[in-house]
Amino acid sequence: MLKKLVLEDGTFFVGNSFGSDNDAIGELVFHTGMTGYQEMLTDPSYCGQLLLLTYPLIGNYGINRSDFESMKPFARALLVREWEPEPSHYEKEQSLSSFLKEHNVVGLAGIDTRQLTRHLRDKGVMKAMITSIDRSISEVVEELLSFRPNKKVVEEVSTSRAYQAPGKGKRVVVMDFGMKHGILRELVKRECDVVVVPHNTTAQEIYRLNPDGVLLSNGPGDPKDCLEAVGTVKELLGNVPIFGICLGHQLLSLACGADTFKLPFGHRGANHPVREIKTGKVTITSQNHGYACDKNSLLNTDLEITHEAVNDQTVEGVAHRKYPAFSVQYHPEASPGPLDANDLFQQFIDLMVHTEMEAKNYVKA
Ligand SMILES: NC(=O)CC[C@H](N)C(=O)O
Repeated sequence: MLKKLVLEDGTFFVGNSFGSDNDAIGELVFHTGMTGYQEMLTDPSYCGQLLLLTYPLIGNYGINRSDFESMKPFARALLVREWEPEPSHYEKEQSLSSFLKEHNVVGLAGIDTRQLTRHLRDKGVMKAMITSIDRSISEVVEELLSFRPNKKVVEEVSTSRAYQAPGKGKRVVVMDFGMKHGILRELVKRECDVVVVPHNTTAQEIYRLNPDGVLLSNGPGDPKDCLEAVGTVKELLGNVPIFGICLGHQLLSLACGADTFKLPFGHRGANHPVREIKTGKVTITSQNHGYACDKNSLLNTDLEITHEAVNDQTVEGVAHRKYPAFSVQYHPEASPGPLDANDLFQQFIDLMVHTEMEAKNYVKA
């Protein structure tokens, strides 16, 4: 079925729908990875967004059992140049279009994804709608201008009750703001005793779980919409080792008095180079974020910049000068993407061990 994509600034494209035939409205963002569409679709950080992929052929290995990053897709729509109706892979369970249909996610193919991406790079990400070709542009633009994305999106994606993935190693409490399963897999691989808790769990409730460390997960939306969580991180800081990933990094930054801002078109891809300030070493990272921590605002805080983006010099990692807490804007769990930064999970474990040893020495002295 022919469908129209209309952007907030009146630009429009006509394409063919696949997946659900419904309309879809949300922020239109682009991802430059060549593979990993299943992980992207099921990453809760995309909740409510329309996801445009720059790689020209999508869906050729279908949907499998192992590449889920949560139980269902969260992106509202997937926009591609071409999709593959007959996928081929030994793990394939279903095609991309039947997966999208089953979960009511809109697919749009046949549009000039290159032109659209360049437009977003020039003008910045904006709201967009996939709708009937019969609707007038001005009417859709009006609807887009009055559309307000859900500010409580973290509440929508977080677990409603705590659950455990038992292990014989360090006890890690994960605050779930829209956690990707890849984070859980990395902790379990390192034998951590993991308890995943809802986004609004208080510091007191977390202490009752006897954590050796707290991991602040990735998640959707503007970090400034999560002020309750920022308050909790403030309370936890200095009492327990903290590791933040993506939204978790932004929440740690806000809790330490820094500011965040919206990037013009975000970082979403599987090959973003990040430089470690101390060593100059560059790692290729997986990224998916629209906001970033403001460099200047860090000057009056106890955070130091540990990593920066090679492409635009924005902040990619911070560490606390006094307390055991650090965070990164990118995704060490990859899923999808390169595993160059995977060692950060070991650094978190080392930090928990070190903090425990210091506490014992302190008690002895
Ligand atoms: N993947 C994430 O955690 C994204 C964080 C935040 N929602 C942003 O877009 O910047």
